[in-house]
Amino acid sequence: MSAEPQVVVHPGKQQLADAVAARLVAAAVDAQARGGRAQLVLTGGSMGSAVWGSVLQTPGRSSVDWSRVDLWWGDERYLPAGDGERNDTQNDEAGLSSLGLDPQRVFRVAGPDASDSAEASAASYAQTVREHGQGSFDVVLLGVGPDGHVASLFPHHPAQRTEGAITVAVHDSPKPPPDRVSLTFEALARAREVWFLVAGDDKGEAVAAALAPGADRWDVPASGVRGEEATRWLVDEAAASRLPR
Ligand SMILES: O=C1O[C@H](COP(=O)(O)O)[C@@H](O)[C@H](O)[C@H]1O
Repeated sequence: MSAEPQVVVHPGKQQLADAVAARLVAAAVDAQARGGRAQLVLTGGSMGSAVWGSVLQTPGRSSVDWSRVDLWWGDERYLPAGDGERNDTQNDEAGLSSLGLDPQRVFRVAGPDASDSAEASAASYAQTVREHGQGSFDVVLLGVGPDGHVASLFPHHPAQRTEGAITVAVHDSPKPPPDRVSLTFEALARAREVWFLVAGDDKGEAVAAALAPGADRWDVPASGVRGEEATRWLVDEAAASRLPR
């Protein structure tokens, strides 16, 4: 089962980040009320980090037991731990590290300081998902590049075509750095809800292309991920500017 996309437009990037933070807090509370640990998949990029600053300002954040939140990443740049270009470092610096998470339940992708290759890192991350995941994620957050990429699945890149696997090593990424590790389309879709977070005029064409009827994920990877119960496009007015009215 996969849910049709729904679009929610916010006035600007800050309002979008604040609204996503409020939704995320509510989703984590709901997941914990269902009896499990909340399973959230994070994204890098501009919106992926903006959200964590807003979570810190959201009064309801104290309703979440952050020690019972499991964090994953949809993709990671294959760089050493702590590198400023890694998605997890950027999320940490934006506020993630202040939330009181259990470090054992923050599942980071190994970089070259802790693995022999992007392939080895991808294999080890897939094993971690099998061991510590709960079968599906509660919320998958995805930024979208101006080229329509999500996670590290880029237009016309062979890594997109990975089947029967949770993760893939990505080389020759058109966006630096060239080496990355990504969840596959199959893994990203094992989610109760998928939320695309998109702000800025430079993303307008990608948003319109991803939501166009008949969009092909080979051309526009963002068109290829849907949640089981909800697929939310949470965008600002600039990113929504090319959508048909
Ligand atoms: O490289 C990446 O880019 C995207 C989007 O980044 P943005 O700065 O254009 O918002 C991001 O979602 C992805 O996780 C990341 O690795």
